[in-house]
Amino acid sequence: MSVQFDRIALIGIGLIGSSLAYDIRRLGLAREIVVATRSPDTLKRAEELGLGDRYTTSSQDAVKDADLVIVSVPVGASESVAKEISGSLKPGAIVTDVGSTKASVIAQMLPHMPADVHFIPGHPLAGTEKSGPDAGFPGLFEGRWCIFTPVADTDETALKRLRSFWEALGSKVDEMDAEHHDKVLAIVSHLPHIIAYNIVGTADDLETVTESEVIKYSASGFRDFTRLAASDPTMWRDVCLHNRDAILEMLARFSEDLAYLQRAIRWGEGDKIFELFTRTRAIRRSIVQAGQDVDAPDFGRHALDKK
Ligand SMILES: NC(=O)C1=CN([C@@H]2O[C@H](COP(=O)(O)OP(=O)(O)OC[C@H]3O[C@@H](n4cnc5c(N)ncnc54)[C@H](O)[C@@H]3O)[C@@H](O)[C@H]2O)C=CC1
Ligand SMILES: O=C(O)C(=O)Cc1ccc(O)cc1
Repeated sequence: MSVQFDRIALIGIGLIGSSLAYDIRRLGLAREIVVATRSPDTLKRAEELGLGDRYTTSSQDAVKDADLVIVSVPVGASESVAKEISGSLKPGAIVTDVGSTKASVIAQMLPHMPADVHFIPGHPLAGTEKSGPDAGFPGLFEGRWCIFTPVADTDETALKRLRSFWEALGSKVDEMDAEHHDKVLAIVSHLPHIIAYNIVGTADDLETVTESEVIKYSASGFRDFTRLAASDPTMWRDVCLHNRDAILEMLARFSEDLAYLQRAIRWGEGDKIFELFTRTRAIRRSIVQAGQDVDAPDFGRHALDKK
């Protein structure tokens, strides 16, 4: 793989930033990697892990002369980062992000982007419940989708360059508008996390079930929920607050469907219960038949493939 960018600035060096750093280095995609993050402790850890070539707590310094800037911070921090870097960006630079919500990130960042830089919002559908620079690993993006949600009049050459970058990481790239992205992700990613946080919270609140029993007898279904519910609280608080409308819409539909199931259970309507469970089982079977690895954290593909 040849060098695609002279200097790449990584703003935020948690799970996603550090995974990008490993792959950029491994694949030789940049001549120089500059790592920036707010917290000196995190920066020190990134340096110990050897994630970059230069390290700074100043995003402004990091983006100077960078051809590609990748912002990997909780979505609620997007505006403050955009404000910080806007005066120091190199003309012609590509600025992208990896945030799990897109309309809000665009609203926060676009107004601060100078006219001579190419701002292309993005979202890799790849991750885990872990966070921080120690959580990253090479190959995270291999075989995963990365969704771009370009704004009006995006330069085609810049778009192609960013697409080649993600393809070099092994990702498949798709494009859609930000509102559509936020709706799809609300159902395939945000709602499952909210449900997981909620069910684990409910189990924790149960007075009749001691904590040790929850741990001792937890079946694999409950354990799957605890993995999601162990995800980073800052990141997921921000997702909830910054994809509010789509999440509330999906939660309303979910609650209606849950009430239907609750009623069927109350009235012993086995046929209704059976019909629902048969329909949902077929969905998983069709994912498996399509050759997709359903056990990997790869929640997005099915819904997106149907688009
Ligand atoms: N965790 C996951 O599985 C995935 C996360 N994302 C998105 O990627 C972004 C980053 O997530 P992770 O890497 O998982 O989070 P993380 O918590 O592991 O890392 C976040 C990083 O941002 C830094 N940071 C926070 N506020 C900052 C600020 N104002 N200025 C500079 N640095 C700041 C933190 O010090 C840390 O280095 C989020 O927007 C998230 O929605 C996207 C796909 C998957
Ligand atoms: O760990 C999991 O199962 C995930 O769902 C990871 C994840 C979290 C947030 C994203 O925006 C994309 C991927």
